Amino acid sequence: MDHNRIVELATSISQNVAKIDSYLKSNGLSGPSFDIDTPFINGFPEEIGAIRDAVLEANLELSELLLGPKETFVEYQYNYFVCMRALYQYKIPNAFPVGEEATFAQIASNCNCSEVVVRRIMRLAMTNRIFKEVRKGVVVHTATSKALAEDERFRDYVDSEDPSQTGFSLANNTTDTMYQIMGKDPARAQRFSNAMAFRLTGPALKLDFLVDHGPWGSLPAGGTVVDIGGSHGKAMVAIAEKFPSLRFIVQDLPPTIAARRPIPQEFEYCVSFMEHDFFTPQPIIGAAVYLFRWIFHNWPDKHCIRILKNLVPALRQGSRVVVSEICLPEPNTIAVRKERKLRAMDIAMMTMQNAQERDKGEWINLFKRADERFHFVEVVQPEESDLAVIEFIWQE
Ligand SMILES: C[S@@+](CC[C@H](N)C(=O)[O-])C[C@H]1O[C@@H](n2cnc3c(N)ncnc32)[C@H](O)[C@@H]1O
Repeated sequence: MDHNRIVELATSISQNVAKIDSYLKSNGLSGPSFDIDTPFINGFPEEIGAIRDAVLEANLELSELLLGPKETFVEYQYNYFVCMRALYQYKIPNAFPVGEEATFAQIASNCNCSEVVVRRIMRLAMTNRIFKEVRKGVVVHTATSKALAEDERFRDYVDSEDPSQTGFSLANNTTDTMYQIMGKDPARAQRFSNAMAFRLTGPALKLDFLVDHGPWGSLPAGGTVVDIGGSHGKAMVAIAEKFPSLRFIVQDLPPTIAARRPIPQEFEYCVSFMEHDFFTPQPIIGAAVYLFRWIFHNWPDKHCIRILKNLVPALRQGSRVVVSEICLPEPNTIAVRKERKLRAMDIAMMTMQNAQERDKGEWINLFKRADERFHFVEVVQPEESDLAVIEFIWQE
């Protein structure tokens, strides 16, 4: 073991933690904790974001150096996902009130499940700070379990599945895709939509990145932006707020359009909704921009190419296609913690749907295979964002 490295990491952690502490103290902010009243989303201000990231990265490396290769490998918590699924299935977070104590027996009886199973599930969850056993057999909520009990979007996120033509369909004993399955079950579609809304609450997925780094400012007044698979229209509303002279059309499948929540009234003049299946020809001809946010990573190449080919007849000289998705980095070029997150997402897409995340070369190749007239413009990768802004222009 390189002794200098662990000392170097520990020193950097100590120095950076001192800076965070001094920032918190001088701004009258309390220190981080797992207490039930802790805000669920970490409210560290942006000015110390880079210092916090440096501590987390050094901390990860230090832990893994001390664990060594084998323990780092087997540390991976495969069963954690089963545990999360069981919490959802048995509604355990809602089986006792926030702020009160309960025994495993009481919780088991409230969720109609065996006490032994409840105890085993909850004790694994506790290793991730979900619930706390204050005395043997007696538990209370923590900040995370409180959010599971109270925030419907978070609860649904735990139980969410992504589009699939393989595992998900198999598990549902059907050859329908996930979206077809959802189309037949409005309650389930709503749960998925809530889960997506929760997923978007993370700072690395803020819509600001798309607003600040997309081509919106260079579009002519009155130019149309079509958000294909745009769900409830949040992206369009965020862009409309800063670029009010543009016109926005949100397209999605009928059940999603039907179940959407109303947008703020002040955007009704410029944001409209329409039913459209992106596997059929695009009905809005010659828009300035067609946006795909978090669409292509749900589909294998073959299907992405079908989606793009259905867009082609609507494109006119200079139309742009903007993709807001992960752009996988070259190996070892970004912090390990972030790279791990992006690559874990890629594997999740593979195992669930035969889909994938893509790197820059794969994005360019995908569009060229759909049609040679798609010309790559650029990838903008905001440092704090998980999603890049990838732009293509149509040239006859
Ligand atoms: C992962 S969500 C992304 C939603 C939105 N673009 C965002 O960034 O929040 C994928 C969206 O694609 C929509 N979708 C799936 N299949 C579709 C299809 N064939 N035609 C149109 N939309 C579809 C889903 O209803 C869902 O809203």
